[in-house]
Amino acid sequence: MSYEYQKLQHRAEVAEHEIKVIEEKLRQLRTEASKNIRDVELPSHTAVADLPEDLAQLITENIKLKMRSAVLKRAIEEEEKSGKRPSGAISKAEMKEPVVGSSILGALQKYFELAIQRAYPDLTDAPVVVTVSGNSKFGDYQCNSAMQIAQLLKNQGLKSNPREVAQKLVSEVPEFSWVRKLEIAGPGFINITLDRSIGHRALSELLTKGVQPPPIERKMTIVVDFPSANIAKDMHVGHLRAGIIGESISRLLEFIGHNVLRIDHLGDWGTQFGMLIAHLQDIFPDYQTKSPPIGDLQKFYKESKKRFDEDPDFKKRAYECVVKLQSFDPVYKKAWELICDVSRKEFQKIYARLDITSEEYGESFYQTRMEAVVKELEQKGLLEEDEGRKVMWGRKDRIPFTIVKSDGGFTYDTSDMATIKFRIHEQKAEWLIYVTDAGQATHFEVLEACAIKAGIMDPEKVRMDHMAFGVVLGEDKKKFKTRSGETVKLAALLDEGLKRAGEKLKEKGRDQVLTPEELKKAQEALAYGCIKYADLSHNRIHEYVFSFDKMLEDKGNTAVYLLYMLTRIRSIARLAGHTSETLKELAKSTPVSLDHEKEWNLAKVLLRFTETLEKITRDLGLHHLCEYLYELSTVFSEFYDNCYCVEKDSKGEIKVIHVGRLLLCEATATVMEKCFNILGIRTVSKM
Ligand SMILES: NC(=[NH2+])NCCC[C@H](N)C(=O)O
Repeated sequence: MSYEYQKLQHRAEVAEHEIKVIEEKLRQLRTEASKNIRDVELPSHTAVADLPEDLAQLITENIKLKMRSAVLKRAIEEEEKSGKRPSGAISKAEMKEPVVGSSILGALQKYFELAIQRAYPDLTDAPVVVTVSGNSKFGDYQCNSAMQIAQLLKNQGLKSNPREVAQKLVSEVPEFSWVRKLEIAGPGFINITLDRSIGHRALSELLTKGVQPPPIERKMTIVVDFPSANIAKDMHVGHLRAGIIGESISRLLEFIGHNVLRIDHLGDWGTQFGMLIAHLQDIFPDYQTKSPPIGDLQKFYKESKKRFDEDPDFKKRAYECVVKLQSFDPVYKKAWELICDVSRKEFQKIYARLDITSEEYGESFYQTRMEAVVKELEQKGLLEEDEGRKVMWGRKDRIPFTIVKSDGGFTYDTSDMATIKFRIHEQKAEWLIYVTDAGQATHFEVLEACAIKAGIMDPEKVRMDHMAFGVVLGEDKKKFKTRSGETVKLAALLDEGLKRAGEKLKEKGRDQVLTPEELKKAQEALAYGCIKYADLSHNRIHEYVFSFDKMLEDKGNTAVYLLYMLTRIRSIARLAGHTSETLKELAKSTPVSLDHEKEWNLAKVLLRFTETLEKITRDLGLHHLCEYLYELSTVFSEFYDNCYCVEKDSKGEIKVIHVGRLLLCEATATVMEKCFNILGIRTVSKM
C-alpha cells in the first residue's frame, strides 16, 4: 500500500492506543470516585457526545482517520483496476519467498490480501488478519480473516459461514513453494505450515552475510530530537530517558537504511542568560582573559537568580545583557559561551559513558530564524494580540503558542516553530521524532497544528511523532529523588550502577576467572546495559520504577540475564573449538539443523527479527525489541536443553560436534548481538 495509506493507518493505530489509555484512566478514576456505589462501566451504547472532551475528540478523529484510510485504499484499488497504476496484485512470478530480511508475516499478509481480493472483489474493507501461531499444533502462522469476512457478508444479507469462506480463501491463495500446507481448523481458522527449507535458506544467508534489515520503500531523512537538556539546569533522569530512547530509535532507523539526523536541541538560549552573564561580570570581572572557575553552575544559577529577584538594578542590567547577547555582541557572546561550556562538559561526560551521540543544534542556533519565522507568521495574519503578547492558535481545544512575549522576547514555542521550519525545508526531513517526557504532549500537538496551519508542514508528506515517555519513579513509587528530596545527579547514579554491577560480578565469582581488564569491560556493559534495558523494556509511555535491585536480577527479562545468555551461547562454540569465522565458513556448505521441533521453533523466532523491527517503525515501541530478545533467549534455552550441540564421553572428551546446531547457536548470538546493538547496549565476549 502507498505511503499515505500507511501513514493514516499508523495514525489511526496511535489514536486507538490513546483511546485505550484514556479509557483505562477513566475507568480508574471512575472506580475511585464511585467506590462501592455502583458499577459505572461505560455502556457500549454511550454516545460520543456523552464522553469527556479528550476522549470524544480522539474517537471522532479516529473514525475520520479510518474513513480517510478506507477511502484512500479504495481509490488506490480503483486506480489499479483502471490500469492507471501498476497493479498491486502480485503476479505469479512475484510469488517468490520473502527475501532474507523481509518479513514472513508481511508476505503472508500480502498473499492473503490478494486471496481475499480474488475471492470477494466486492468487499473493500475485509480485514487481513495473519498472526504467529501460539501453538505449533496449529501451524506456524494463522489467518483468521474468515470469521470476520463471514460476518461482513452476513451484514450485506449474503448467506455464508466462516468455514466456507476459509475454503474459498485457501483455493484463491496462489501456490507458493515456501508454504508446505494450509489447513482449515475449528470455526474457520487457516493454519499455515511453512516449509522448513525457508529456514535453511534464510539462516544460511544470515550466517554468511550477517543480519539484514527489512527492505524499505525509500530512504528518508529523519530528524530525531534528543536528549535536549538545558544549560545551567540539572540534567535529570528525564533527559537520561530521552538519551537512551533517542539513541536506540536512531540506531534502529539507521540500521534499516534511513538518513538519521540525531539532533540535540540544547536549551542554551533565553532570558535567563542575561542574569547569568551579569553575575559572571561581577564575580569574575576578568573572564575575557582568564577562564572563570565556575565549579558549580547550579550554585551560580541560584545566586544570580536571587540577585535578579531582589535587586532591581541587577535585573535591569540582566535585561540589557540579553539584548546584547541576542544581537551577538562578541563580549557577551564570549561570556555566554563560557557558561554553556561548563554544562556542556558535564553533559558530554554522561553521554560518552552511555554511548549517546547527537549533534548540537541548540536553541541559540535559531535566533535569526526565529526573527524570520515571526515575520512570516505575522504576514500570514496568524498572530493574535493577547495582553501584549502575540499568540498563535494551533488547535481551538489547546492553549495557544506564545510567539512573542510582551517584552518582545521569544519563547520555547517560537524556537520550535523556527526549528520545525529548518528541519523540513533546509534539512529536508520527512519524518520528525521528538523524544521528551509525556508532559510536553500538548506542546507538540500545538506545534504540529501550528506548523500545518502556517503551511510549514504538509502532513501528507511529513510524519511527525512525539516519542513521549512517562516519569521515572523511585522504589517508593514517588517521583525519583534523593533521600533528601533533591534531583538525583546522573553521574552519581551511573557510579552507583557501576558499583552494584561490580558487586554482582563478584557475587558470581567472575573476578576469579576474568582478567582485570575483562572485568572492567563486563562491569561497564552490565551497569549501563541494565539501566538502559530497564528503561527500554517498558512501554515508554508508562511511568517506570527505577530499581537497581530489579534491573540486576539475573532471572527474567533483564539485561543481566540476557547478557549472560549471550556469553554462554558464544562459549558453546568456543568449547567445541570454533569461532564465528570458522562457523561462517562452514555455513556455506553445511545446512542449519532444523529437524527437531525445538530447532525449528528457534529458527522461526530468528526469522521474526525483521517483523519486530517493522512493528517498531510503526508505533515506535522499543519494548517490542526487548520482548523479542527475551523470547529468543527463552526458545534458545529450550532448544539447548533438548538438543545436544557437543557430545562428550565419560572422560569429558569431545565425541561428536553437531555443526548444524552450532550454526543455530551462532545465528542466535548474531541476532542477539544485533538487538543489543540497536538497544545501545554493549556486549562482551566474556562475563
Ligand atoms: N524541539 C524540542 N522542543 N525538543 C525538546 C527540548 C526539551 C527541553 N530542552 C526540555 O528539557 O524539556
